[in-house]
Amino acid sequence: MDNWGYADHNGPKVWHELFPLANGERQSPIDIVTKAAIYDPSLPPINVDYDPSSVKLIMNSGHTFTVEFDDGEDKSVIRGGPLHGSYRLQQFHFHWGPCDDYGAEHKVDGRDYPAELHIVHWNAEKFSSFVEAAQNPDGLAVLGIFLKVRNLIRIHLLSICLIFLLYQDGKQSSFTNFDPSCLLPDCKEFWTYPGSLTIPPLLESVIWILLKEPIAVSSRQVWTSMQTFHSSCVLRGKFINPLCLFLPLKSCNTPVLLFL
Ligand SMILES: CC#CCOc1ccc(CNS(N)(=O)=O)cc1
Ligand SMILES: [Zn+2]
Repeated sequence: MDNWGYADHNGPKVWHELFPLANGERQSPIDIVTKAAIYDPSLPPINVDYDPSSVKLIMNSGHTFTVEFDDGEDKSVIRGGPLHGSYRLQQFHFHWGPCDDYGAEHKVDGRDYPAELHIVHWNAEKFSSFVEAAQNPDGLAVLGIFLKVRNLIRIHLLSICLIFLLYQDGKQSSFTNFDPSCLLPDCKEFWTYPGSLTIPPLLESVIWILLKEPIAVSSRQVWTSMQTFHSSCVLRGKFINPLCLFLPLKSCNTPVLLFL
């Protein structure tokens, strides 16, 4: 059944009715209590090695937009930190809310971030597919990055893809030459814990690696990376007017005006 959502009738509070794992032992997301975190000096740094040519498409998955990668070979992988061996990049997606006061899935010391990027990988050294890996406690590794808004400019990629969802009545669009490591902060310090997918089927197969430093972008970075994104994402022949990408920062109690 795939009509789960985030409304009162089909949201996280009732997911347990159809997905009993919602009441499992290692469910995500969690609130990271920083004072309870234990430093482990034996953990090596996180190392991502992504091949920009492995990106395939951007799609509207119904609950978010997802950028998918060719995971038929070890073209783009993550290693290090709590991981044993390399995990293969499969996709990335974002979680965001109706405004800039909340929207991320994990919290830090009770603090909400407006959005969260998830870069999803699977253990291709031990398993033969993402679906098989997702059935095992060490099958998946998700790199989580918190997003914060700076000044009056919301993170550009959310705006571009939100507009993509509005324009694209189909389900996907071709997408080439994109390296998601450009979305990572300079500091790769992290928290890690064994958890689950944060959406149904809620499988308890994720090694979470959450970067401590959130990302935010200046308007200069927006324009630079927007040109890269624009050149690789044509929406049915429509190019988005760059000016409409800047969504005014709003608190939750005022409507957001989208200039298309
Ligand atoms: C097995 C399965 C399945 C359905 O596909 C996905 C793929 C990725 C994810 C990752 N979700 S999250 N928010 O935990 O990174 C969830 C479901
Ligand atoms: Zn996610």
